[in-house]
Amino acid sequence: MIELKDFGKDYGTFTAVECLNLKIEAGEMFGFIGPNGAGKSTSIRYLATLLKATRGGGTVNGYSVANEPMKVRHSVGYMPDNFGVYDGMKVWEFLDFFAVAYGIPRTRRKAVITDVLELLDLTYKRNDFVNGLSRGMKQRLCLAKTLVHDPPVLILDEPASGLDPRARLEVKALLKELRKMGKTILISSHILTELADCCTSVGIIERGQLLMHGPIEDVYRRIRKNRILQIKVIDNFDAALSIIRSEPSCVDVDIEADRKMITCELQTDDSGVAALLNKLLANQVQVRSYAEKDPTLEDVFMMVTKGLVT
Ligand SMILES: Nc1ncnc2c1ncn2[C@@H]1O[C@H](COP(=O)(O)OP(=O)(O)OP(=O)(O)O)[C@@H](O)[C@H]1O
Repeated sequence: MIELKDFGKDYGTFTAVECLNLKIEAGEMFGFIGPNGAGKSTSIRYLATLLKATRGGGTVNGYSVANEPMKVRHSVGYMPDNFGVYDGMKVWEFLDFFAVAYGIPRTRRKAVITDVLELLDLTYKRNDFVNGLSRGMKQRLCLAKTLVHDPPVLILDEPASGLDPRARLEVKALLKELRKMGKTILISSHILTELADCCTSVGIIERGQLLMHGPIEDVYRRIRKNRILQIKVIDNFDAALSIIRSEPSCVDVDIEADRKMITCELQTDDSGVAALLNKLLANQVQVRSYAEKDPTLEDVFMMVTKGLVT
């Protein structure tokens, strides 16, 4: 449904994306994850036909981005990371403008606008001026305008950025709804936890290179060998720290000395974890609590970018 083959983009002498290969099947919600400047928007803007590739190319809904851009545009609802809304325009007029641009006949426009306003819970704002809407509402309106031509593919560049936690949850619920409606969704974010429970697959990109890509369960399976333990001790904090640091399977340690808490990442199995706990006890470290943290997408990203998972 969405494919990039050896896609690369240079801005002058600067390579923003080296060589990206990506395949997103129909019906998936794909999380495109990476830090600022990783190359997410560049790849997304290419798929939305707004940029030319320097190398390689891609297809959306079976159409070549380079050779069939109009067909791609009709297949895609694109939400940019920064979008403007026009002054002096009412909510319904804003949507009508895009409906006209997409060639939706006059006889159907009113019904289409009514439907998307209802879906986005904006019906009560229909006659309000766009520039008077809150940021969350503007974001929802922008999402609404990506839907007026009922595209099978949605490409959303950080749709929840700048929103408060409640508005983020609303956007997430909406994305799940859109997926149920059969849309294929590519959504970018650098806030990984935002995507964890709604994406079916993820791709982790850094400095224009895809570090990991696959169904979310596969990504979790690949990192399962990395165990994250939170160990809280009553005393002998320094001894505990030195035991943990000298553990060969330990690849990362983080401390909160005031709370006597050590968070460590081990590349080991159950018996390795048990052996470490036994070693602490044998060295008179009184362990107050021990918990194993399920890796969040945040952790996955840190592991992948540190080269701990391949
Ligand atoms: N028009 C441009 N001219 C020159 N360099 C650019 C241009 N657009 C992007 N870049 C550079 O390309 C790199 C990738 O940028 P891009 O916007 O694709 O990253 P991103 O992953 O979307 O980041 P963010 O999360 O901050 O939006 C960055 O180093 C950026 O400065």
